[in-house]
Amino acid sequence: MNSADNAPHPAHPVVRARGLTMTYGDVPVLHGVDLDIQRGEVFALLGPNGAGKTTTVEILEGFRRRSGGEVSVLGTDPAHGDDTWRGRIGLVLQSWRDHRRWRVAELLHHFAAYYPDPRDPGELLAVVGLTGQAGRLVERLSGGQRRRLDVALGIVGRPELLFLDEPTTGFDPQARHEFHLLVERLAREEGVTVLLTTHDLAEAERLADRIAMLVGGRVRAIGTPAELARRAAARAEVRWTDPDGTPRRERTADPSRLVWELHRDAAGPIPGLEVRRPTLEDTYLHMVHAADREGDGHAPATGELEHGNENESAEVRSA
Ligand SMILES: Nc1ncnc2c1ncn2[C@@H]1O[C@H](COP(=O)(O)OP(=O)(O)OP(=O)(O)O)[C@@H](O)[C@H]1O
Repeated sequence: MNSADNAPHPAHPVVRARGLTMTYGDVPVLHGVDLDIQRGEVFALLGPNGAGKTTTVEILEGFRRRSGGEVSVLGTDPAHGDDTWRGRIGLVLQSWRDHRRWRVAELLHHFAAYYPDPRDPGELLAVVGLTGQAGRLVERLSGGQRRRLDVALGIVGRPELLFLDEPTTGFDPQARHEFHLLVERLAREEGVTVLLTTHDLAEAERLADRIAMLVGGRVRAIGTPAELARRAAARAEVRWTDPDGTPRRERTADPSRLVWELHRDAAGPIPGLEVRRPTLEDTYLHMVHAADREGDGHAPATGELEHGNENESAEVRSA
């Protein structure tokens, strides 16, 4: 089969997993993961240490054999991906591939030669902000500059699908911002599909069209950042300070009404008044804590989590 035969139909997901399981020795770490990632989508896999993110991504990349389930990436089972299939995928891995004695531009030209239609290495250096380091030895780059070079190497072959495993670790805020613009451009203008793993909730919220929260080898929630933020804590939190100086806070589904009542009762300005909408971090922490309690036999069922659990987030008016 040539690559055209393997090309995903627009209606077919670029990545599809059904009932994906993985066991290391006799220790199960993935318990039936289902994923669909569409063409041009930026998809983030979030989860605490040891959740199974890297294992999932390595299976999708074809680096690791799964124990069970069905997986299709760009129309091919990654366990049987050939060189043509691999050429359509870009990888930015957590671990630095060792090319310390190469110069930056040389290394990029070297990698470009492996692909039929590579990006121009000079332009790519400009895109990742390494033009000034083109002649420098890789071993003389800073950590963040090496990471930028990793990104350049990941996209030099114009991949259709780009795997980014914790890509901005070690980036300063400016480099992170530029990297986010680059990922957005790749997805929006070139239709590149991106699967990103990150511990940075702000990064996931900023970049991802959809997020899957993987906890303990299970997808606990999946949706847009806004959907997920609403899911675990559908109620807003209103904070204010009482006339005697006591800080107060209340969770409510109707913050506007509560604020109106407070104003009515106070007949004047409310000191310290703040309305806080639930954030992605609220959802994330909720999922992780629920999974921890599940270990103790106290957690709600997964379906309950996926549809939100009002009781978990409801708080009574506290003094
Ligand atoms: N090669 C391996 N052999 C045995 N167990 C492994 C192996 N690789 C990972 N594990 C275990 O599988 C589980 C999932 O690990 P994985 O690296 O996929 O998690 P992760 O979500 O990527 O974590 P992190 O955020 O720390 O990178 C962990 O309990 C880990 O100890």
